[in-house]
Amino acid sequence: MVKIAPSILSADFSRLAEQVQAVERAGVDYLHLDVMDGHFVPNITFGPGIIKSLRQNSQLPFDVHLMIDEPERYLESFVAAGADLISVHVEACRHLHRTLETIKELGARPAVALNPATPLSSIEHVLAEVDMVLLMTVNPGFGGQKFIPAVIRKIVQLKKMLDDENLNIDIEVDGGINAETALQAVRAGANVLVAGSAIFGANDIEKAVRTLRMSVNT
Ligand SMILES: O=C(CO)[C@H](O)[C@H](O)COP(=O)(O)O
Ligand SMILES: [Fe+2]
Repeated sequence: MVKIAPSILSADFSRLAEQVQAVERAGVDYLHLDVMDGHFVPNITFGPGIIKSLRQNSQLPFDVHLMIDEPERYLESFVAAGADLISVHVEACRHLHRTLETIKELGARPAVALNPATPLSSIEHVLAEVDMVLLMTVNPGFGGQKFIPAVIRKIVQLKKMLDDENLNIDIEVDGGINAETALQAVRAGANVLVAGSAIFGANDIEKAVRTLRMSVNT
């Protein structure tokens, strides 16, 4: 079953709780929260404070995507704020294995994220430690970018790597996901779809979630 994780990056931040409740009513699986620090990526978004406030307004599992340098410095704050799943970028961690262990010790589910240019060989040594691999399908930093088709091959390769090792790990794709690219990603082996602009950029949020779900159930 494919899971849908709306990214609030394209939501109306003045009506955040209301918009989160709309995706929750539409039956999504996760809420995807993009944390950016202006160092690892050129953009700055929000931190644990906003996540803590949203936690009071939503029952959804929080899928926190940390696009920050040295994420290990902030893991405790994000878990305390209500993160259920935490993705750290392999490019941002000096000691990736240790960082993933810390996420587990703090009681959250660990995931590792890769930029489009980063090879799968960089995460081979941690596959047994994670619940999910997040493959960026755009260069991280902004919502509303175009899906990079070359990542499809990487999704296929990752799925094969996991199957060969008998590892039952989710493959999440993030960036430029819409009804068309979602189907390509799912056919390649992805089973968690992040969508920001395709959901929060739509006039009818609940209809946009239904459209995305139907596009991969054909
Ligand atoms: O991590 C991200 C950007 O770095 C976002 O999750 C992603 O871009 C979602 O937005 P959209 O669906 O509009 O591409
Ligand atoms: Fe993201």
